[in-house]
Amino acid sequence: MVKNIHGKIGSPINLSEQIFLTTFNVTVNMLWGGSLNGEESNLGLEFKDRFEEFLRLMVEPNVSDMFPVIEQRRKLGEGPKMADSKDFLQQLLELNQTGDVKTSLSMKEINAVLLNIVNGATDTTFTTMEWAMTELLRHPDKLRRVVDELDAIIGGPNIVEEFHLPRLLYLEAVVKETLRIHPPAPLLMPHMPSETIIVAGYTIPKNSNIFFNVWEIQRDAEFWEDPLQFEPERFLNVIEKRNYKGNSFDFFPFGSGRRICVGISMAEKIMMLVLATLLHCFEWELPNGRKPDVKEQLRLVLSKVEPLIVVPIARSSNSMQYQ
Ligand code: HEM
Repeated sequence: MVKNIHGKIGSPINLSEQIFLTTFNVTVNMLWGGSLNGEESNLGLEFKDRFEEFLRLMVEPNVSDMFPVIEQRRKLGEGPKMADSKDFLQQLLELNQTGDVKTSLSMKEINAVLLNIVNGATDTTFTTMEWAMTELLRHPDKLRRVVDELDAIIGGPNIVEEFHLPRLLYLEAVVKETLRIHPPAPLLMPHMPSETIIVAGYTIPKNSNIFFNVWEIQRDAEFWEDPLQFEPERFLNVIEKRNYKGNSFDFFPFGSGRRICVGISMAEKIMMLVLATLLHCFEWELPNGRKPDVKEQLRLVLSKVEPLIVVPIARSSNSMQYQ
């Protein structure tokens, strides 16, 4: 990502696409290894377009059509077993061949699981980073505070590494504030009680569809002072109380309880690493000095209507930092 952006210093780039490709690569790398670079990266963007189209048409896609690796691996699995490197895809394919009705998975189910994870992991994480960059570019004082923190903790010529992340407290507050104002899943996922229950005096009939409007709750003036203001400082002294565990019902962008998001720690790390890298390596200028807008649209996730177009400027004269 850094090398790619560095090649375009001084010209407007679509930062949304760059962040999307990075998130997409991390996700598919976790599932079956490999990532898309250079011209291949168009496949990632094509996946994004196709998935958006799928949401519009609600037809059944076959992920194998987009990722031939799934079919290739399945065929490989029919021959001798792959001894080393069992990644997530390999584990699923082995479940396809157990022959045990209770534990085996059909290829259709494997495709569905992979599509769910690629999309659930990529879109949410990418959208949050796009919103965080948008809010920081709209609030230069907050942006300066993040950059000062990065300079103090990482240091000019160094690259951002995972061990730096727990010390980037202001950046963590920025990510939380972004998830408060722009939760990617504003209604979480629908839940359904298996029995009729009474909650706070309200009867919830068995099998009803329940949505939690976390978008509204996280903007409620009863819990938040100046709720529409982007104010990361509000998280600084309450980092433990306002965490992602879903035990505080004024802030739960990842859900709560048994079905809480399983990807929290991965999402947290990717978002912190990518944002820290983008802001440590580059300064960002707005074409024509125009502030990015905050118009939202709800598809599967709550995303920006307009992509984020910005001009990168190198912060370091050490070209090794961009390799
Ligand atoms: C900013 C990033 C993310 C946000 C805001 C987010 C949010 C959510 C939410 C709201 C739910 C439903 C929880 C509920 O209704 O109780 C969920 C479920 C889920 N998420 Fe995430 N997610 C993110 C990133 C990820 C990542 C990176 C992965 C993959 C590694 C992932 C995998 C999943 C899965 C598999 C479920 C279903 C869990 C279940 O039903 O038991 N998510 N997520």
